[in-house]
Amino acid sequence: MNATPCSCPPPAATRTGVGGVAANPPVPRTLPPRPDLTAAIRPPPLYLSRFSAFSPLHVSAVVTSSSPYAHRAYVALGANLNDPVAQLQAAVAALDELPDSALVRRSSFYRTAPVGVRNQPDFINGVAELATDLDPHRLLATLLEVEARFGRVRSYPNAPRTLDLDLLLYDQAVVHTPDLILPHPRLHLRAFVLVPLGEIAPDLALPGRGRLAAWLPAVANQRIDRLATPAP
Ligand SMILES: Nc1nc2c(c(=O)[nH]1)N=C(CO)CN2
Repeated sequence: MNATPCSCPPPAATRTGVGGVAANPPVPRTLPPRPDLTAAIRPPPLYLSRFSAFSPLHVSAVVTSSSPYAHRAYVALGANLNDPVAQLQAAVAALDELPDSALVRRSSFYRTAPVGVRNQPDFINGVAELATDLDPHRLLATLLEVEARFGRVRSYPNAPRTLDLDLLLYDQAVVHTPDLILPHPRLHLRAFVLVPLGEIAPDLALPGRGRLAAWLPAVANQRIDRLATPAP
């Protein structure tokens, strides 16, 4: 059979750059998500135009976030004592007051079946996204101070509580220290974390564990109901 003339480009593996320059080295296919960046493809700026034969299109990334704080952290909120909805509303307000930090968004609140020790009241859960300049350990210490202000008494593991604040993620950091593990070691196993987190960050990648959305089917048997309660 005769080969049909084709004006299409050669396959990627053999393609060369414009002007016969060898192809660029392969670009990694996946990069950590940066919700504060948007990418645009446009003609190169003037200062790059002398390279335009090599780079006919210019990819630029623009910081769109208005937050002055450099890092993104996700915090889980939970309570099942003393009017838990009011506890969570007050806790969200407290997170908005943290030093060197700003509350970026928070999820709906959810009524959830207790996981672990089952013989206790349902929990109210939610997740907040913070922009922060606190390092992960300082942020954790600050969250523990807020818990203490809300009267949390650590009686036994998984005991009912007025307020629980768990640091889930800090950028894409992986941390293993005696007092802090990131990402939170059980976040991918708990509907009461995954569902609200997925609500505010549906495309989130969990360091070392792939896309958040991929973990949702495995927790579909855990009872969780979104509340209509308006958040503060
Ligand atoms: N539904 C639900 N279950 C829990 C929760 C929680 O916040 N929600 N927190 C726990 C200890 O961190 C243990 N079990």
